[in-house]
Amino acid sequence: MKILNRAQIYEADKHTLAAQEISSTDLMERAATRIFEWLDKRLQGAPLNIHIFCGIGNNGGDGLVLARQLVEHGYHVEVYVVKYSTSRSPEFLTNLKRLKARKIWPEYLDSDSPIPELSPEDLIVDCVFGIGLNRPPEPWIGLLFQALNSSKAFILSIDMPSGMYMDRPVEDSEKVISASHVLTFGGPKLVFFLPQTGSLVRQWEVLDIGLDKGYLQGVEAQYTMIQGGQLQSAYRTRSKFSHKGTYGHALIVGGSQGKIGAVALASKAALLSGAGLVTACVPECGYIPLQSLLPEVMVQTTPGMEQHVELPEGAAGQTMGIGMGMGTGPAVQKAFLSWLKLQKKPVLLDADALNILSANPEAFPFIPGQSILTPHPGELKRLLGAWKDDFEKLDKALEFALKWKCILLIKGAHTVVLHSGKGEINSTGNPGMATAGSGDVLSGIITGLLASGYPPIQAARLGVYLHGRAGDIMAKETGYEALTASGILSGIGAAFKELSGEVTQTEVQDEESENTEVTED
Ligand SMILES: NC(=O)C1=CN([C@@H]2O[C@H](COP(=O)(O)OP(=O)(O)OC[C@H]3O[C@@H](n4cnc5c(N)ncnc54)[C@H](OP(=O)(O)O)[C@@H]3O)[C@@H](O)[C@H]2O)[C@@H](O)CC1
Ligand SMILES: Nc1ncnc2c1ncn2[C@@H]1O[C@H](COP(=O)(O)OP(=O)(O)O)[C@@H](O)[C@H]1O
Ligand SMILES: [K+]
Repeated sequence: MKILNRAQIYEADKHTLAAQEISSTDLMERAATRIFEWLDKRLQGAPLNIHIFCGIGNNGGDGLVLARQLVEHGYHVEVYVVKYSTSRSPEFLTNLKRLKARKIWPEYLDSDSPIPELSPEDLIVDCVFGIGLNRPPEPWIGLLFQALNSSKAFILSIDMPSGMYMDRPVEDSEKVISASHVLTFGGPKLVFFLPQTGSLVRQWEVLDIGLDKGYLQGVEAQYTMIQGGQLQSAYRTRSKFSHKGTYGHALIVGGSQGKIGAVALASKAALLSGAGLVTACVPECGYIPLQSLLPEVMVQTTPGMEQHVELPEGAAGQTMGIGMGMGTGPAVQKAFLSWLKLQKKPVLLDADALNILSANPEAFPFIPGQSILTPHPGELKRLLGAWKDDFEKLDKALEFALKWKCILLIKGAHTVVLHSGKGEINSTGNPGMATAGSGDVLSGIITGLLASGYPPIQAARLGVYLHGRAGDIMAKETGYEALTASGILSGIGAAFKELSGEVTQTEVQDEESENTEVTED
């Protein structure tokens, strides 16, 4: 699914009007009718109080049409017009006339108006600002939003939670509508996935308002979503006459005294992701535990009891994932920097490999092209330097990935895979995955996929998707708190089966809609 920017959504609007020979008011009527149908299906005529707060632009216009349709169907509706400006849009004015023609009289709110009385059982529909917000709302509007939030009523935001920009961070998150549910048009908005703004959107859903398909298919979006349907074509089936050599050899390098588990998790994940052979390379202290833990994995040691003092160059047929639990002592730093210079093909760099890189930026040019870097937020900050907000973080990460021709992940609730100036946002995963070793499992999955022949970008996008699905599948059994990295390993098989189509298409779609719509529990 594409994530369009503001200009592209307005453009989709224009193309729709031209291609379908309809007016902007017709499109507004259609959009609001979809909202009405969505609400009516859920409310079934329930006699609750519905408070619709409208702005004076087209988001407000949507609210006026919705009010008219709800009243016509017998709902109890109060309409408020939040007068933040005098330049009302033509479509707003047309629908205000239509509303008044039906003897529905809105209450006008300005800076002196008292806050309307609201009860937690009421339904608030938020149509104050949509994608048109372009500057901070006046303080009285912020106070109104705060009052709506503290009413504890269910808030349905139309298109955007009012007060949230499409393309920049908010100044004060208390002065933004905290939406219970957002019905959005033209695809999800980037801000729904970013930590600072996504936390204000509990659930979102795209309403199909019949925007021009030609435009939507042709438009190039900088951000897209990673979803199972799109990945099924990338999945490679295993052929009957294949053998373990067909699926490559993953070499997982890392570990230090007390952190051998990181290599164990990554090695097992690589194996479970289809690599034909897996070797774990650890300092001496890791030999016995790994041999006892993972009978399928070969174990290689390097000199050094507690930390690596040398690193394996890697044989031609091996694909390397390096850094988990490795430590950053002077000997391992030196070994890593010499090792990096010898690498010619893409590698996966995680954890301490990234910490060493960050401390030695002169080594960036040696990162082999198409390598995959998987920092967590702390490691990312060391790599890129501090950022002031989520947008600057994305820009810095995009620039880094472009400059060093690598694939950089921003891990989190919605992991972003950045490469070639673009970002792909993952749709799977849950808060139970915020647990020790979860990232080691991800690195192992991606290295396993790389080893078995997936091109780097596919290995990265497939890896984050499968990792999240494995976590989602297992969380159904364990709940969030008891989900562990080993638990995520246990879900990898089911995640692959689902992707490969061994479960019915409908089941996969069910899982996906659950995950794309719900951004926070
Ligand atoms: N194709 C689609 O997806 C469809 C979209 N539709 C709907 O249209 C909505 C977009 O409507 P919109 O362009 O009129 O913008 P909206 O958000 O109502 O804001 C109104 C105006 O407020 C102003 N303004 C901005 N910031 C301000 C501030 N802080 N304080 C005071 N004023 C401020 C600014 O005007 P300015 O003052 O800058 O000239 C802005 O233009 C969209 O979200 C969706 O609900 C559907 O109807 C049909 C199909
Ligand atoms: N709230 C969350 N929702 C979904 N996934 C999450 C969440 N928190 C963390 N994750 C995922 O868990 C992994 C954590 O990685 P990382 O912090 O490197 O773990 P570790 O260093 O313990 O192995 C990442 O893949 C991240 O996307
Ligand atoms: K809104």
